Amino acid sequence: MAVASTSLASQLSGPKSLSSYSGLRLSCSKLESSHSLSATQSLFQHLHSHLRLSSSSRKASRGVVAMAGTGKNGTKDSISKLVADLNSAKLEPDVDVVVAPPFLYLDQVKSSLTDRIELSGQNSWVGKGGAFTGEISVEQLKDIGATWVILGHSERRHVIGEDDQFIGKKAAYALNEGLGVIACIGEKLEEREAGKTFDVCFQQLKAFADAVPSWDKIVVAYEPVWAIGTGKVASPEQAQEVHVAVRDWLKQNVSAEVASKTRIIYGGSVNGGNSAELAKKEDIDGFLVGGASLKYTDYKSQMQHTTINAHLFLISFPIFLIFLVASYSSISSTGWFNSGYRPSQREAVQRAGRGGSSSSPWGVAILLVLLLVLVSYQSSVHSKWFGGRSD
Ligand SMILES: O=C[C@H](O)COP(=O)(O)O
Repeated sequence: MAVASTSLASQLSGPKSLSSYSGLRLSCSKLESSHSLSATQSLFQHLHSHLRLSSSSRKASRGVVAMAGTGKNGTKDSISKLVADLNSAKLEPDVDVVVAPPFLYLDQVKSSLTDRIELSGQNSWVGKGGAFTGEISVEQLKDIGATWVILGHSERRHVIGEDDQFIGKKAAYALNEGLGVIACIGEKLEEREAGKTFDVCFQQLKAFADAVPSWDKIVVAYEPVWAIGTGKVASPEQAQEVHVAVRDWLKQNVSAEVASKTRIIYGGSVNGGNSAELAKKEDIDGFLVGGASLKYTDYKSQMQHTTINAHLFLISFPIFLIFLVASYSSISSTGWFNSGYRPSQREAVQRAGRGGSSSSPWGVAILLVLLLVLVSYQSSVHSKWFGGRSD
């Protein structure tokens, strides 16, 4: 089974962006043009299409797409736009999609998001709700309609200081209360460089395994810390190597069935461009995507500005030409450039026969305006000049 999860914005300020996706698909299809799609729809389409590239026999039957973003970038307005995009995105039936907005926006998202997409918290308290000021309990997440929670994210581990055992307890509590858990693991750069990647991941995994009652509702998210929000995505080989090791660890330490069924998704600078190669890997069952959606939004916004500017240019340039030609005609007729020059009687007669010196340039200019306006809206030219990105 594969899962798709989306978290709209993380609670922490940081370099990352608004959303994360993950997903898995098994077929291959040519990417459709994303020109008319929103940023979010475009990213989803790319991830879905890329997941279809896999021909793996092991691939989970369902994929996972998760979205998350930074608190400083999430606003009621931006989240409402993202939700609108998600609601109209084409979601493949065999991909689970989960959105994990900052707590502040959970209710807004839940009340406006289609039931097709599930809701996740970005964190939860370790036990039953009570006097833990500033914390969000599992009960509250459930009350608001969330069905998932992300636990063990690198920022919770390395910025807030949560340790493996504390995270394991959180997972156990959330699972016991009926939430699904996106269990994050991953090594820091120095740990990778010291050859400790597997050790670190296994230790974090063991803390989950020691605490949780069941693996039925756990999705493991491998997120190398050095790849999160940095633009340095793990190579497909690097990610696959760890995913295989995680699966082997589960087989050795939990059960062959859990190893086979548990979806292991990758997170860390995933975008529509690099997800294709990652998705081809046998053991990559989906993605946890953070910054990509915001970048696509920025890109879309830039494209809109570029398009508007280009249209303004197309309209204003002919107008400029008209005035230029009119001015030149006027100047010519007043003889500013032709001091001392007097047209012959024959030239004067010919000019009069053409209806005056300015009528022809004006006609040409107006025709030029019409042509350029028409051409700018002609679909093939429009597509060529203003078409969407290819990745
Ligand atoms: O929560 C999101 C993940 O940590 C990945 O973030 P990113 O895609 O911005 O690297």
